[in-house]
Amino acid sequence: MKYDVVIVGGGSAGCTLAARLSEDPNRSVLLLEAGPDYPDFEYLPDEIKYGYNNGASEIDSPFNWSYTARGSAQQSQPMNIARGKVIGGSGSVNGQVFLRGLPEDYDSWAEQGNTEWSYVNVLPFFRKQETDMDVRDDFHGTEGPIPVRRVPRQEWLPVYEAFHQSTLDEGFPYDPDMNNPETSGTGAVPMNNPGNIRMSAALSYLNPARHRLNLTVRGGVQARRVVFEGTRAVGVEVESGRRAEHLREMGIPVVLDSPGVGKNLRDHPMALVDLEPREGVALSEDVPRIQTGLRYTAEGSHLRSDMQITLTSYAGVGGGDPIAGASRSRNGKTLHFTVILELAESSGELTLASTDPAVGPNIDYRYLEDEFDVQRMREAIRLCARLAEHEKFQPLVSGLAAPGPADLESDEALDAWIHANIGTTFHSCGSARMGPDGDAMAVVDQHCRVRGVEGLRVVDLSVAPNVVRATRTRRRS
Ligand SMILES: Cc1cc2nc3c(=O)[nH]c(=O)nc-3n(C[C@H](O)[C@H](O)[C@H](O)COP(=O)(O)OP(=O)(O)OC[C@H]3O[C@@H](n4cnc5c(N)ncnc54)[C@H](O)[C@@H]3O)c2cc1C
Repeated sequence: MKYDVVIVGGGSAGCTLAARLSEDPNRSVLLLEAGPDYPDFEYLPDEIKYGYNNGASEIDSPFNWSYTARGSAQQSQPMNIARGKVIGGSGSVNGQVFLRGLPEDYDSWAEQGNTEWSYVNVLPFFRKQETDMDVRDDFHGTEGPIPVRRVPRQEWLPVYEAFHQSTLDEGFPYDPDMNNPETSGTGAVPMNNPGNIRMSAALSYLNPARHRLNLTVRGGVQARRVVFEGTRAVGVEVESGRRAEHLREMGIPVVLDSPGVGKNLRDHPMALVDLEPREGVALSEDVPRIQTGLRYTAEGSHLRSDMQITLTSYAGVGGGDPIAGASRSRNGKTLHFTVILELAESSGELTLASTDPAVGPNIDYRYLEDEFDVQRMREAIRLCARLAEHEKFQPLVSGLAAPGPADLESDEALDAWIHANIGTTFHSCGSARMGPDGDAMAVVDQHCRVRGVEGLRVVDLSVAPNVVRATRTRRRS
């Protein structure tokens, strides 16, 4: 079959792209997704449909690629890396925190030669993609496909109220809108899950476009390789259903030597500071597991709002932390601070483990290699320990479950704990970085075209030069 555009991967980016490109009836678009497709909302499995359910990112979920990675050299066990394997991709299994980066993040990409990506250039797209149900101003959209809301303060569970009050009393300002360019301080977290429905790009972008005659969506189809004629991409070879043994290759022919591929792997490293909830304390069951958050600038940091702390609580179905991974659940009842390093100095590398595309890659995050990263995490964890002692938390928690008193005794002990317990918020990016002519490590140009070949683009977060100080779904659409 011939199509004008073939999109490999029906995730957050792929669904959005398919919907936008097929707006032109003269362009035929094929979207291929390795995981299952669910065209009918009625048949969407609960763990994908409902935002408070984290079952889809559990290690043994059929909707999870379940990769492993190395976080730091000091870790004895590999980290579990969830990625969505279903229409909507990771956006169908994620935590629905809907945060933008800071203007400085996008402006720094523009300064690196990607002028189209400055804050003023991306802002119209942020507005276009959302309908913010709470904030009406020049920075927010009112007609976009993704609905965004915050849990109103009167509905916060007592643990979230305690978080908010304790951070205010630590001296952080109230932040009425975490998606405002000036954002800083403590407030309600914007989420794309009104009515508790996880509004992935599959629901918000793809489904309304499915009726188009020029758009074809195929689930359960895994692309095996891009087919080239010389250096021009002309097609995609796929495997449907069971992988055919005879398709195995012993080597991959090199079409282009692009030294930046796989380098510059960026992420938001995080650590969970576990609280011991008292008997009978209300934790999130069928309400958002993240309701309040804090953004602040670390002591002595030149990077504004480079730290984020959210409180997560859960009990009941699909146990797990929506942004820090279901596999962290402890007996299905948990309360913790999720401490996130929003702009790390350290970066890692992604390499192939096999020529077989069905085998996951080697993911080596190399978190905390830069001392500044360790210092900021240490400071944030000590802040959490102080917050836990606040009078509002006293009736709700009996203390910290981890790190323990011995870990907090000295900086050396705490650093060792951080290295051993560092985790991910699943916001990997940067491994096919964009950049201008003359930037040898740039894999794509700022229009996502792969340098050195024709007819091939990478349209996902791997093109971002770095993470932004936010969660990661937000893309230009
Ligand atoms: C557990 C978890 C929690 C998260 N929480 C948040 C959050 O709260 N807020 C937020 O903003 N972000 C969050 N994120 C991150 C966010 O969801 C991702 O950054 C975003 O979805 C990535 O979009 P993408 O299109 O680049 O990739 P994906 O959405 O992962 O899409 C890639 C798609 O490609 C498919 N695919 C891969 N290989 C092939 C192949 N060879 N052939 C065919 N199809 C293929 C995959 O199955 C997948 O559907 C979270 C992520 C995870 C995993």
